[in-house]
Amino acid sequence: MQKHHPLSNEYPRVIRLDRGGYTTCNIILKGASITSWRIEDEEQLFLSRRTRLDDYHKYRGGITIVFPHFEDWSFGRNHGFARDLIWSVKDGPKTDQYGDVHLELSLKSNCFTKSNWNYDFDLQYRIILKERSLDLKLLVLNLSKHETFYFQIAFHYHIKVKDSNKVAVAGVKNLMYRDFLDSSMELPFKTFYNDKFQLATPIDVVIYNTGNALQFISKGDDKIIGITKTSNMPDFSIWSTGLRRNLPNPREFDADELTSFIGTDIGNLSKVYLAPQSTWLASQNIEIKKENQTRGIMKNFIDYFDDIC
Ligand SMILES: O=P(O)(O)OC[C@H]1O[C@@H](O)[C@H](O)[C@@H](O)[C@@H]1O
Repeated sequence: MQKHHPLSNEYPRVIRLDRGGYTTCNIILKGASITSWRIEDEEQLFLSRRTRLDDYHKYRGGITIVFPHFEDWSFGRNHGFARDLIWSVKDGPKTDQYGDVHLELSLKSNCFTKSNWNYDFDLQYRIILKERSLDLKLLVLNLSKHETFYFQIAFHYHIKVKDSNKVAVAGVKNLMYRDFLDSSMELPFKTFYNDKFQLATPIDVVIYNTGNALQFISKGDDKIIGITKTSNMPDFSIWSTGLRRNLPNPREFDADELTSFIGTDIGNLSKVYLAPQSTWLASQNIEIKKENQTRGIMKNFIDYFDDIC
């Protein structure tokens, strides 16, 4: 257990998980933000060069947590306060018998959170760095003896890709979605009729009630990003930079960075009600495979001709 005091300047602000073989993960306690995840020295997360990694600015990159509110909020900042506040270390980093590295963090209600959202909670976060994946677990505790509260929660990912316009999402057939950039849309919901959905930026969609596995197939760098999750995290947004709605402004990026990430939120974007003295637990695993490592598994016979004809 690392010793620290929340008001001391001496406790570590950045924690590095190191699995050996140049597989590492950096977590900044502000927002429990995973700002870097390298597999065999190759960076998997996008972090804009223009991001100021101090306690006051929003980080444009990495993986942060949306809690307790998704999107605009009359009581506080966009996507809630969990990504803005300083978390504390509960346990770790520790290496287990398989060589995986564990870290547990926690964010508890305090005067500031109560000025935005007047509830007693403890949000606990366990990160496990594995060989080619990250296991992310969230536990929400309602510490109140009397009051039920509700929240929205998601992992807010910026996944690094070579070209976001060469990325498809697989596993969406028959799912309902909303396209926030389609002004011609008469009905609020649309349906995907194919299993794959090709991204084209700018994009701002939310897909509802997804299954427990999703895949981003990134042709630009031959990567498959697989996400598996518990069923209580059914919703899934995909977004890019752009000058529409509340998309991140292109000025937050260098010119060569505009299409080098996929923005995605995966979580529960409807309301989760939590009774007093009870808990809510969810997890996700994000795994990166190189296309040549997965060909035999992921592709059927016809798909082998994709690149040829
Ligand atoms: O700029 P932020 O607060 O990180 O949000 C980025 C994106 O977050 C997503 O969750 C929203 O669906 C997008 O509309 C939004 O643009």
